[in-house]
Amino acid sequence: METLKVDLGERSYPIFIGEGLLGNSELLVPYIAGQQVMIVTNETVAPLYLEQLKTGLEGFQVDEVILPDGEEFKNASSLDLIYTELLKKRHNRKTTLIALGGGVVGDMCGYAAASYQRGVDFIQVPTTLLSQVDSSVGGKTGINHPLGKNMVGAFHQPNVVIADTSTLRTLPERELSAGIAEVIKYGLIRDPEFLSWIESNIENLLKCDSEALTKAIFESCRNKAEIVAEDELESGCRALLNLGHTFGHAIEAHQGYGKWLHGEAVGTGMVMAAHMSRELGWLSSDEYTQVCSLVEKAKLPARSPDNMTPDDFVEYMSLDKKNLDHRIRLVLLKKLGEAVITSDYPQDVFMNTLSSC
Ligand SMILES: NC(=O)c1ccc[n+]([C@@H]2O[C@H](COP(=O)([O-])OP(=O)(O)OC[C@H]3O[C@@H](n4cnc5c(N)ncnc54)[C@H](O)[C@@H]3O)[C@@H](O)[C@H]2O)c1
Ligand SMILES: O=C(O)C(=O)C[C@@H](O)[C@H](O)[C@H](O)COP(=O)(O)O
Ligand SMILES: [Zn+2]
Repeated sequence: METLKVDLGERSYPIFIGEGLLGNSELLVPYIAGQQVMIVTNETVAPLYLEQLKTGLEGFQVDEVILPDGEEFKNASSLDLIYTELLKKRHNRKTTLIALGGGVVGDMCGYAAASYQRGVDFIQVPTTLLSQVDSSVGGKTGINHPLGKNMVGAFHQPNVVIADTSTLRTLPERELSAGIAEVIKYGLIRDPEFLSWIESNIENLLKCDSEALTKAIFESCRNKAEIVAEDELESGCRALLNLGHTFGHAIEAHQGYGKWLHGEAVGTGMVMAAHMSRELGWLSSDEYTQVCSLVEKAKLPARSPDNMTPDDFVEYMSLDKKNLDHRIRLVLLKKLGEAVITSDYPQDVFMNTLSSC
């Protein structure tokens, strides 16, 4: 088992990464303060892993809420199902919520924990590659709004993250690729050495090679933990984790949540960011092609949806949370392995990218 730490002073927490961690009470119990636990999961993950998780929770009052599966259910109605179950089972302020599932479950469970009785503890048990490399770490929680992704939420850090890599064996191939998008992101924004490793190991990742996956999860979480420790509330460098997301979130919302997976939209978004970086003279044509080729090798879409116009993009992007003074702020690439956030670019370059990609 590998261990990392998210260093946030008194609110620091560990990330455990390894095979067969689910149901290991030694990793769970020290992070549960009271006697009550509410497991939040969904109808796909529950039959696979709920019983295994429960074996690590003997002696606690363990309740569960099983949500419908899908990005289209990352909304206030699902949140309400969690609150209702917590109230029905008389959960008090000492309760601990446990998110068992992918990023959708994790984001909603985290937000329920941030808001239930003004804030209770929670634990992340991520079961998708995307959630193990990204969403379970860092405390961004929330739900979608029809007009924009993750528009309602809170920063609320978990007590511990337990990433059991054996759960990835049941993950559909399309979801594995979606997770690889966020792995590529870390290489592109701040870790050229990791980027080269990803390029050499993309086939191993796609065939679910356990050593390659563990390395990808460890390096991704290490990068994310460093950024979160430096800028927990996104007043500076944390925004770089949004590479590809300003374009990608527009795609997800415009297409209807769930049609494009988050990681797929981020894959295309990173190509769009790389295209614009080339147009600004920051990336060479070869480097732009390198980004496109990696995204394609990861079996991710590299072109935006045919039914989406530049104006559609602008409409959704103008609501992005990073924007300041009505200017769309974008994460772009100064070079491969170094990103910047900027709203200082010529409008025609931006519009050209929206119409060319
Ligand atoms: N909070 C953050 O920092 C952060 C970071 C990145 C993404 N996100 C959010 O995460 C969400 C995407 O997460 P995701 O990609 O995990 O999607 P997801 O949660 O929808 O999970 C993908 C699919 O895999 C299924 N599944 C989960 N674990 C499985 C397993 N082990 N075996 C088989 N099937 C399994 C799920 O039921 C679902 O159908 C988006 O809403 C995105 O906005 C949040
Ligand atoms: O943790 C972060 O910070 C990220 O931006 C990680 C992203 O991969 C993730 O998709 C996040 O949910 C996006 O956040 P948002 O604030 O742009 O909604
Ligand atoms: Zn993301």
